[in-house]
Amino acid sequence: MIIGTRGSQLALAQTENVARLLKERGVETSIKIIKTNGDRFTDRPLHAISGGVGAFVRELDDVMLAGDIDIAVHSMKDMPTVRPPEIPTVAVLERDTPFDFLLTYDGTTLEELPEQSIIGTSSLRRAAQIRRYRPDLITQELRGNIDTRLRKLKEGQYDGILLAKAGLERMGWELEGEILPPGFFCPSPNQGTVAVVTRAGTEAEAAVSKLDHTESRIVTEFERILISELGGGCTTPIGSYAELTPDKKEIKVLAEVLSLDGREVVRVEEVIPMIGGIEKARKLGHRLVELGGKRLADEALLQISKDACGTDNFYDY
Ligand SMILES: NCc1[nH]cc(CCC(=O)O)c1CC(=O)O
Repeated sequence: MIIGTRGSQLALAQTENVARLLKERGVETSIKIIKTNGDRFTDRPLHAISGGVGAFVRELDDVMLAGDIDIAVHSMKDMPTVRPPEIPTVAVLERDTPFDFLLTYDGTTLEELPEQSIIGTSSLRRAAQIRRYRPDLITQELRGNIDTRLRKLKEGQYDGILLAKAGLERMGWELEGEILPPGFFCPSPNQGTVAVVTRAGTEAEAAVSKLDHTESRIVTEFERILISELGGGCTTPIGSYAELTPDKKEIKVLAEVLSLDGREVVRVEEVIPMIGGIEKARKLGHRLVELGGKRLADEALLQISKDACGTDNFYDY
């Protein structure tokens, strides 16, 4: 069976992990690198590439529908909500650390960073959350793959950078830094989780389904439900996070929408029983809209399209 992947270091690490998990279950695979348009035109802003957010995933879908690959591995947070019905998400892997991570040039913590320190991030959500927490810091766009971003920090272009902890874990890089707690830095929906897709009704589907991790599937589903009425997608500052309580009878959910400058925040937070939980999560998502979350997301979207660049949250993979 052939696993298709993008060629970035992180995408390859994620794919090699899936190949290993399948091999442990007696399934041999080979890896095929697909050069996507998204990878080809890294100098262009995201919206200039056909498909925008989700472009990388869609390109791999096309290759799969053409029959050239049997399995594809994605960072789940980059997958568009609407998926081709022929390509189900057969496995949601056990979640890695879902939180954001602050790496600073000299190990300084967020609390200790002097005023006017420059923080690099390509995520509008992270930028808004940092501005809310420390309005005295300066956020600057930071593009490039995870390796490029670390190089830019080392070169001293930034005092600190923000990224997903999971990306570093998957690369096997143990770096000193600070995990940002979800209460202040609510992560992107499905952050830290890898999903595996195949065509429906294939041998690959049967093999990959053994890798599905029920708890991770549940929490990622809740995170999507919470923000499903907002629109705007992952280019606007939206966070959503869910975790099961230790007895697994309840689920703690948290979602927020921010203005780009971080001054306005709309947020919902609740512990809901698993029984009837989906319906409750939908209602909570509706409340997020009523509280003004949709207005904030729409306003952010308008601002972004006025601004020719600095919109993408997508090359940082
Ligand atoms: N935005 C791009 C992206 N997609 C997935 C990851 C990291 C791994 C993950 O969250 O699954 C990243 C990089 C980042 O946000 O720092």
